[in-house]
Amino acid sequence: MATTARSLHLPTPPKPSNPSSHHRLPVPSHFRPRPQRLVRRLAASSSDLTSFPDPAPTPNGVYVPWAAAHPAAAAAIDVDAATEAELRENGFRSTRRTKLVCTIGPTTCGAAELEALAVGGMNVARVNMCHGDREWHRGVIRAVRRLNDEKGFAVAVMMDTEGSEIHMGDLGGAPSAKAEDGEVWTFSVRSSDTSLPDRIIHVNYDGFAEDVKAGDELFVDGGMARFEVIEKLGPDVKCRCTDPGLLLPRANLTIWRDGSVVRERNAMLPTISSKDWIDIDFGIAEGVDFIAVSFVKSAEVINHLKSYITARSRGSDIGVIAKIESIDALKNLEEIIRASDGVIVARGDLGAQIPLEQVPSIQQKIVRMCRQLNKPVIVASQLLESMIEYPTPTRAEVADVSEAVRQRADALMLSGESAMGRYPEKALGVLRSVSLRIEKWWREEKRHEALELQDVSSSFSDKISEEICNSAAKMANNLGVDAVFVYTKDGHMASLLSRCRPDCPIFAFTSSTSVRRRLNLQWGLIPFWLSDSDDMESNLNRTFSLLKARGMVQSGDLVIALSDMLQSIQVMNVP
Ligand SMILES: Nc1ncnc2c1ncn2[C@@H]1O[C@H](COP(=O)(O)OP(=O)(O)O)[C@@H](O)[C@H]1O
Ligand SMILES: C=C(OP(=O)(O)O)C(=O)O
Ligand SMILES: [K+]
Ligand SMILES: [Mg+2]
Repeated sequence: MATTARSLHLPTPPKPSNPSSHHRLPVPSHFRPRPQRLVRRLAASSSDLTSFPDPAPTPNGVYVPWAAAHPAAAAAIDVDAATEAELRENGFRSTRRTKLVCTIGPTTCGAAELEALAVGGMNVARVNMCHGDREWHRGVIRAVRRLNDEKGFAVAVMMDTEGSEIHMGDLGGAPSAKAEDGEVWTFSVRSSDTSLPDRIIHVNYDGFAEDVKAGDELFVDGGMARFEVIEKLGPDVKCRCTDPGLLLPRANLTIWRDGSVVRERNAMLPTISSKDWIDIDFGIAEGVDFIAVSFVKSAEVINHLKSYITARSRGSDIGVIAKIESIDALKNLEEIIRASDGVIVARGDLGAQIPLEQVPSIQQKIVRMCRQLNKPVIVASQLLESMIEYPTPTRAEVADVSEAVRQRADALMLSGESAMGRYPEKALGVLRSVSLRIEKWWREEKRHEALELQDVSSSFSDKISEEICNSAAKMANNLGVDAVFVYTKDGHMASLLSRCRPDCPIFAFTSSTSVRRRLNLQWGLIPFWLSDSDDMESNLNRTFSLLKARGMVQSGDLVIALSDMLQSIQVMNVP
């Protein structure tokens, strides 16, 4: 396994002032865990909770997750192994708030590579159904689950649909093809199972030859290469290369006429194609946490998919993420965001459909709207594009990542950088370090923005939760508390807190493993799994004991604790 990440080498945990007291924490009697509750869950006695020493790094320096070293206590509380290492290394005021999504592809689908990404801070693994076959996707999804089960991570899985986009074929198995200035290439809708002769490209959409006209421009991958249509010959469209570039297998195609995207028959294609529905069934069966829908045009398709998932998978809760990557999506932006469980600013295709210079302001608009409507938002595509080939990003890329972090997007996403690039771990490391630095800068400068959060609640009870969260976040900033603890059944109260973007981290405790994985996508939340209890006092006692035993909180730390069951708020020092 690659062990480049610093967090692999477990730092010495913070030393208690009296080292001998480390194993006998002075827990006041009213905070002592209730044995009858704990005994159900723990093989160890309640007093043992306070005496789990930290695992030593093994001789080769590889970090042994605490949960693996202490399976008994881990049965009561569980946190992502990577987050735990980060918490101990940086202290919890400096944990990373911005979440990281990595697209998995040929360079990262192996168990060791996936583990290296998880150690490096990957919160969500994305598989793109445009590429690879179902067996390959199944292998990746199961490998992530295995990593979670065996190594103590809680990486969520996102499946991204292919959608009805127009794209080129597989280039007959070639890794790429170079189009030179002035060359004439044929784009054909003739089906072909065999490799095509040189300079003939297969197009997946039958209406292609009908949609284009001589004089149209054809953009490959949003402008990585460009052609002009010179003539149509039945199913073949002859084009002259006007901007040379590299053609990659299954590269996306957009047709432009008189300065805007052509929307002819292709606009009638369904958002979710028949192949997508099969992929969605597959995703439901494999238990993915999120399904991202490509080229969403309206809220209707999101609602439809959500009902389908509810009918198909009783009890499971798969988040439906809307990808904003077309002009239609921009027209119906607010209703799409309201209908979805989260959004991707899919700048790759978006930048192929609208003038590039409009992308930054639209990104900011979408990020703000998602925050207002309390939906997690992911900024995606080309964040570190040069790192597909080079070990260092460009300064401009670092500035772009910084801007997304500064906008306080929930998450950043790697595509080619982690799917097929040469430096996936390094790219993730850049996202991690830039996020940490910009978040710290923001706190140091006390850049509390004046963003007025509008009311998002749909019922009076929701309104109470929302007010509690708004007040808790404000109190947390004004009092300089170390953390907000939120006990949440369905994750809603945790997301309302995240929406306030407080200065301190939010520890979210839930007894649902799927809620825990889904909270991974939201800004500033550190999701914990905690065995079930409706009794707040017992929850607090157990949490303090368990977290103290793991060196994750210390006596005297100031916390605000919220519960969605009780709709309560308390301020207290860790005993
Ligand atoms: N499962 C996969 N198998 C092979 N290649 C992949 C896979 N996933 C991603 N890739 C590669 O990574 C690139 C970037 O990924 P992504 O942005 O998700 O796709 P696209 O470029 O099609 O929008 C793809 O163009 C493709 O070359
Ligand atoms: C994230 C995007 O979608 P995909 O990678 O599936 O094209 C995008 O277009 O930016
Ligand atoms: K896709
Ligand atoms: Mg796209």
